[in-house]
Amino acid sequence: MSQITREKMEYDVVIVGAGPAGLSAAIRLKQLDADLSVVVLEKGSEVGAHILSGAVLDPSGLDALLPDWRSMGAPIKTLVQEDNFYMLGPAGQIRIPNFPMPPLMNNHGNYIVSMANVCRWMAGVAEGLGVEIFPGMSCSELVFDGDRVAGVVAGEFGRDPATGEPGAGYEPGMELLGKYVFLSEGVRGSLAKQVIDRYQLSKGHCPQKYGLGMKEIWEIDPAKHKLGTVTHTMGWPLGKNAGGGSFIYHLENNQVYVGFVVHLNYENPHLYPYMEFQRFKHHPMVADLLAGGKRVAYGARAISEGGWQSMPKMVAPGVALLGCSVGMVNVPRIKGNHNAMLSGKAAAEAAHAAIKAGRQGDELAAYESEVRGGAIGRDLKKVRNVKPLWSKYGLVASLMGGGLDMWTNTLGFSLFGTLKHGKSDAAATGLAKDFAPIDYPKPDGKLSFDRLTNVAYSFTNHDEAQPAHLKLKDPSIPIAVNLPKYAEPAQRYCPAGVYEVVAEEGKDPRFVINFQNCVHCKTCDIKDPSQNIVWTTPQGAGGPNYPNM
Ligand SMILES: Cc1cc2nc3c(=O)[nH]c(=O)nc-3n(C[C@H](O)[C@H](O)[C@H](O)COP(=O)(O)OP(=O)(O)OC[C@H]3O[C@@H](n4cnc5c(N)ncnc54)[C@H](O)[C@@H]3O)c2cc1C
Ligand code: SF4
Repeated sequence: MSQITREKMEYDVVIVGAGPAGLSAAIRLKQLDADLSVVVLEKGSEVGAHILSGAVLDPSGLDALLPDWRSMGAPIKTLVQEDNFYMLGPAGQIRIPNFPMPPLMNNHGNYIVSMANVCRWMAGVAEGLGVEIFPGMSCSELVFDGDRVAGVVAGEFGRDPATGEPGAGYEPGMELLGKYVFLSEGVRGSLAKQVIDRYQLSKGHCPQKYGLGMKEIWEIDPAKHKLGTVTHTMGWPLGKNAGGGSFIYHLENNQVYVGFVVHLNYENPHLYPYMEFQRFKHHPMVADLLAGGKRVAYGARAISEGGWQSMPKMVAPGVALLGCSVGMVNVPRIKGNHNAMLSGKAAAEAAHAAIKAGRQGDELAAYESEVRGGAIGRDLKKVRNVKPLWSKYGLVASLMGGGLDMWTNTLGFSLFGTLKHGKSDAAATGLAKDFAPIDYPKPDGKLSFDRLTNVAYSFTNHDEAQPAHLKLKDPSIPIAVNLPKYAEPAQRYCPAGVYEVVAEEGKDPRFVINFQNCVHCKTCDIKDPSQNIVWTTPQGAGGPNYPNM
């Protein structure tokens, strides 16, 4: 490969990813010292284009960062009015009363928001403070200076689709160098993954665990819309096939967010998470709510679920991992945005103190101490046993044992100590021969939709004149190994229908990657049982174009 020369730009802090973690870090740095130079690089076509969250927002992160946010025009208006929790069976549901739930599960004082819109607003606040924000800039490589991370390469365009080498009209992009680099790429960050591997940051911690979250926005009959209502369900249709559940949030303009999460440690490789989501909408309670409405957007994103036990070391020379690049979701609450914001604030404070003291390129140990010992650590530690109990003993045991443990943790002790997570989600996948295939009903086109029709509502787009950003370490594995052993589950776990096994008569089956459809959820990088798929950044601005996700 030819040597590539790039222009360099130097900053005090380079931030990768304009999610709540990265934007909070940028805002806090400028609050502390307006003279610091701070740049935020975002792969989406605009800030918010790749943001997919629930979202019920616990405002504690924003309160700490911008105490006056209520008078600053934030798109955070809908207070939660009603909290419902149901256990579903195929034809009915049982309401679980709120009183046995520990107080931390209560949504009182929380808001139903579009995090994409909250991020757009936060970007405006950051720019007002002098932060430079560049959307459409995929950060594709780390830049090292000796053993320290010194920056990133962003904005490379025009590699040849066939060879991967610089093609006609090639733009090498730039090296953006910083005294410190913050990786706030969200769950399964592609650069964060390299940093975790290179510096062995996961050593001594449990493997990270994940779920796949799929979400649709519906406009529904105003007579059925109840602004501020939050509903969560468990049980049907997943049953014993996988852990997970749904959320339904009533936001402004007669819209509802309908979402479904499937824990990615499922064993049956025949499971089809997207079809479980579609089937869920046919439950009478959900079908009645959506009847006569229309789906206006669709998307998917993995969610980190390992919590306290799975947080890797989060600093290495010159670099810090923020938010869900570490994995800061409180799983029973399905909330990570507040912790992402708090982590951005903590990283900014540590970097500011270091730069003021004349340091650069070292480990920001103060940031890690604050995350583990401060509000984020307290939030995650209390709920650390819920996910391992669920994985080991199933839903009912986790509700009872995990619920009791959350209560006792509120009082300062745990019944179980710290339970460990088992295998990685990839390693949890069982052999196809040991499980029965699952028969999914055909989507009806009214409540449920086939995958490709829905993907059109993610508004995803990738220029075809580039190499596929989904790389196979060994191109033979999908057909030679994954197909016979696991019935090649990529065909089913990808919520955008990117992977196909094409079997034409008289020919050997082929593995096809329709990378143009990818919605950047990262599930393939997580769940491929052979760990053969590597998600890399496509050219900037490629990917979904989410509206108010
Ligand atoms: C279905 C679902 C429901 C959820 N519900 C809730 C909820 O109700 N409440 C709650 O609090 N939390 C919820 N969460 C969790 C919450 O969304 C995350 O905790 C939060 O998004 C983490 O913020 P972040 O800033 O770390 O990452 P993200 O929000 O993922 O932002 C990362 C940003 O970095 C960009 N990026 C990534 N890699 C690169 C790169 N190499 N170059 C340039 N840009 C890059 C991405 O495009 C993205 O814009 C939910 C998550 C999911 C998936
Ligand atoms: S190709 Fe991978 S990252 Fe893209 S949508 Fe499919 S599973 Fe998600």
